[in-house]
Amino acid sequence: MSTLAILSATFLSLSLSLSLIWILFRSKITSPLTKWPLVGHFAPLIFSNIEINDYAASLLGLSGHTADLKGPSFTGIEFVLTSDPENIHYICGSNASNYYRGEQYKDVFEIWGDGILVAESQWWNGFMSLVENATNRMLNDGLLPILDRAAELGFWVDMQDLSRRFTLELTCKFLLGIDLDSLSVDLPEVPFSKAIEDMEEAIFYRHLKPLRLWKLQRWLGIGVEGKSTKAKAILDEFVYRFLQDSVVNMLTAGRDTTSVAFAWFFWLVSTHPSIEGKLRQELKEAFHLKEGDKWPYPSYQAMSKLVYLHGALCEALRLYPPAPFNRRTAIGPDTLPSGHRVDKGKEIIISTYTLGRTESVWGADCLEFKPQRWISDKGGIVHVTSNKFNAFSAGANQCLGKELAMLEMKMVAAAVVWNYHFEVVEGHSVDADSSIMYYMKHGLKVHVAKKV
Ligand code: HEM
Repeated sequence: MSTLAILSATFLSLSLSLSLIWILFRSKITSPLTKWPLVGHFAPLIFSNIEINDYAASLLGLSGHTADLKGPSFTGIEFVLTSDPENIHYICGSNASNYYRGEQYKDVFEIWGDGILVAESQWWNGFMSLVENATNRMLNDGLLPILDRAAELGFWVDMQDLSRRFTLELTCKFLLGIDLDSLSVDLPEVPFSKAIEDMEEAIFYRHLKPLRLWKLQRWLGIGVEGKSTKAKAILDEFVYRFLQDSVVNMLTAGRDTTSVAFAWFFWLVSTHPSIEGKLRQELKEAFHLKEGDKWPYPSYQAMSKLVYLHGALCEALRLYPPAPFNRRTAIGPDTLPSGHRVDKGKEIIISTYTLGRTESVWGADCLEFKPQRWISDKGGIVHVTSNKFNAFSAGANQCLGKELAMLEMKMVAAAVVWNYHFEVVEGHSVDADSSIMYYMKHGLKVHVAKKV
């Protein structure tokens, strides 16, 4: 058979298979759990315009909260999708040591470089336990094996050099959240470390030389000043890379998540007038306000009085989590509490969006916006464990900005709700966009009415 004939036959059979899948799918003979030839479990995503998080929710609803999924056969995509609170507790908490963000995570989130959002563990929260963990890990994986080897083989080591490597690694871990890998047995040269020493040397000689002389040497690029100029370039590059990664990470962590939460919160409030009324009533009572009074710009401490607002924000985060899913990779083989087997390297996607809409977790009214569910009979805040309310994730990589975000949202939401009423523009459709953030596809267009 000629190449052309083979190509035509392949094309024809591919078109036939895809058409068949399309016809069956349109005629609704299929469920999200159906695994199709060629496209695996992804037929609904390919052949209908279902939003990906709604697809995950319907699929998990049918499969008992956890499903083993395969993408189109030629892609090699395979992962476990879960919204089972027991699994989430297990993966992020009790057996978290077997799960990490993984190599693929780094590739996928390449734009975040080596910043904290892709770093493997938390380095900021709980300073003392961090010092303990980091120091012990560096002793165990770095310094002690080098000394063991020196003792076994009988060669000498430079303790000043080793100590310098040790403290550099520890400082980089605290300050930047990164490993330089300079404490391995082959003791690799670390250009960044050498650069610091070259600059220190130049600074020392500047104390002894006339100003004009060292400036001339620097201009000519000779001697220790020449070395120092080169060293500065190395340091600048290092710091630039760190800052760039760090800024992109913090912008994503702080800007995108909180802005998404605001958009859904304001949409929910504008479409639930009775809840808007209760929010305003709470503000009146908490800050002794009457209709038409100017906003008093209360202190951040005073925000803790706003229990109903807290509930409304948590509801918005439950129903519309800014990060609708999260990803982990199994380090070793394991069995999840749901009974699903995961092999080494298996990807697990936690659907936070589905979890917030799961009847067995939130009750029959799980799809309703009910701030009251976060308020106890005594009027206090109901605290929900992170395996049930996962908007800020759980375990070692949970959100470090949670308190900051909640405070920021309360301060802004309270001031906006007191000063204005929003009316969604007629005909404006509020749909989710396809992104790692739960953005609104067309934004939130509102008419603004002043209340004050
Ligand atoms: C409504 C607002 C926010 C939501 C819903 C949110 C959600 C999350 C989630 C789900 C993660 C975990 C990612 C993972 O498990 O891989 C995370 C991590 C993180 N968040 Fe937030 N976040 C919010 C606001 C903020 C703010 C305002 C900041 C700080 C400016 C921040 C800083 C961070 C950092 C540094 C991490 C990484 C923690 C680590 O890996 O050790 N977040 N956030």
